[in-house]
Amino acid sequence: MLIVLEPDITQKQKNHIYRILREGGCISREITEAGRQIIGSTGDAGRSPDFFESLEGVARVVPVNTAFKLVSRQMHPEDTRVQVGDVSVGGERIVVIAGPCAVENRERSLAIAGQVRKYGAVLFRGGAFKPRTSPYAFQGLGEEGLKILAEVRQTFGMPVVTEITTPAQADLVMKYVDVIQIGARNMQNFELLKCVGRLGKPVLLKRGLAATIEEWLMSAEYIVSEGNDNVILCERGIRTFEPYTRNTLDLSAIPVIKNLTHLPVIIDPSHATGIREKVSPMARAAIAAGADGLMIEVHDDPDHALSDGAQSLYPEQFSRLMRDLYVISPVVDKQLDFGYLDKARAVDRMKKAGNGQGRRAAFLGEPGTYSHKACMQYFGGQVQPVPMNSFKEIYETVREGGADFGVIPLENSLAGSVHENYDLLLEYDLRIVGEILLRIEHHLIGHPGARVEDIRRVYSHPQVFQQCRSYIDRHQWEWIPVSDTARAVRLVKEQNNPAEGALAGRDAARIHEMQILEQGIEANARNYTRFVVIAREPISGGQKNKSSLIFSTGNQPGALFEALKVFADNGINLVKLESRPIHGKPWEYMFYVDLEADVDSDELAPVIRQLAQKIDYLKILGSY
Ligand SMILES: O=C(O)C(=O)C[C@]1(C(=O)O)C=C[C@@H](O)C=C1
Repeated sequence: MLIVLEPDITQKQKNHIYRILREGGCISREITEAGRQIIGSTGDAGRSPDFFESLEGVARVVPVNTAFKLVSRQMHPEDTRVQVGDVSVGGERIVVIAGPCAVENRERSLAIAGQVRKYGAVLFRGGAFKPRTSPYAFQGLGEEGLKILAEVRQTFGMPVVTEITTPAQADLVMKYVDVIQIGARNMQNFELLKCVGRLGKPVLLKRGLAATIEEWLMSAEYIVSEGNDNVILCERGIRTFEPYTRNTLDLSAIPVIKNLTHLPVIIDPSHATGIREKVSPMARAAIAAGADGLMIEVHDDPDHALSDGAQSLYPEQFSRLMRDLYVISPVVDKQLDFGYLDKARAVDRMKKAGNGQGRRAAFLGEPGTYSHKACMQYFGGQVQPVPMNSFKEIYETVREGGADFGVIPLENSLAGSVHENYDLLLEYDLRIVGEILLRIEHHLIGHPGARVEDIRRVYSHPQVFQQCRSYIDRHQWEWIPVSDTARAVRLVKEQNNPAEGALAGRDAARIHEMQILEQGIEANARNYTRFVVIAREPISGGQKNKSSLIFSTGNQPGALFEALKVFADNGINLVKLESRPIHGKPWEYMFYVDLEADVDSDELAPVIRQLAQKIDYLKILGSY
């Protein structure tokens, strides 16, 4: 049952409600959803909904009609994010857990961890207590294995995941690991579930070999009802009659789970298929189906692995898979961030150096814009997004120290470059420190119940009109440009006229409780915007593969050719070349170049010196 409270409820009125629930044997939690205070309760204390609705300070009561309560989506409509060190499971970024099935020895574990970390895994897995079908098979290294896991965490800054098989191991796993796994065979070991519920550490709960989704969620309920909300569900295949794979991976569980519960869900394609070559296709499909992450077995010598070698990927296969996931993720509104851990650490270091306040990132418009989404996807929850009215204000605020970062769109795959930002990059002395690609899906948004035929006037950002040109050309609408898409939706809402609509993203519609009247109205579904992150200083640490520069040349034949030849002679690949007019010098241009190299590295220093000799002006925007 959900008891939605009045905004002005007093503490005394709240205490009264809690007392009735407690005396009736209910477990209760206070939740804040969309600014409303709600008491979620596992029972009704023998009273009717009308009884609770008649209490002072109660707005309304919503019954929760599933067997599982605390884990149900009704109880908690927003997604839960399980925080594991710097990693947030269930957020905007895909979380990949990788490592061998079992911790075999120190050297091998460190070697595999180094590889999977390099290719983008953010958590390391490895079993120290192995529940094996045969009592004669390798049973794991026990505490020695846990110590190796702790060393991996220390060496690579990766949190570690391992399985617990009995409450007797609780003290040991608490000492050494970050996420406690409950294996498929123990999904209904209720004493173990209660034990990890009390430990408070994040729990990765695998689905049992023959468990229904409801049984699985009831097991999660055991953990949450002990006070531990940090549960990650993991589908790992179920027993069916099909012998071609070890188990049958139930990918349809992902959308079902997403609907039923607020808990994050990840997929283990290694145990599900049991066969190396089937792992990557299933992993790609899992991300496309909306999973929050993956748990993948990787081994550098799988033929000699002490456990489950046949399903372990070689590190190079894992690397290729991660590149595929990087491409797939934006299609389903997520990101695979190769710099996840390094970035988190670098931003964290900055925080300590500052005035003790959290870091802030300026973005265009109000919450719900694409720029806001880019900001959230780039930083996760680590940075507070700060809304701005214009691109210039973003640069100004970052320069003056009002924000540590700015997130700005630079180019769109349908409408081309955002020229204002190219000019501002030249004008302000700021650095590009990162980039992020977002798939942009526009919708026609109107009042609930409005119809497309009723629309006469549409509001949006000018870039969006360009990206939806073919759609809006089919309608006789008046177009009103506004500073950002979320503002467009807000204006339409405030004006309360069903003949008005906005072109914007799903987040803006959700925030303002408006309706999507037509989905996906951009001219081409392959609509991507590239955003860059700007800061006053470069951020240190992590791999940097790309750089941006601005230069100008003299106005003589071959000048641009001579400059570009420096890159060609040194085998450096250019990925973008753009020219912008120099203000006050008609028909003279600045060239903006993106290259696949780190211009701040020692190897690039001589190349930059050669370039400087061929050009009149050079500004290094940054490497990232
Ligand atoms: O108005 C927004 O939502 C923005 O974030 C701005 C903006 C842009 O300026 O290009 C960002 C990305 C999209 O391509 C469309 C609009």
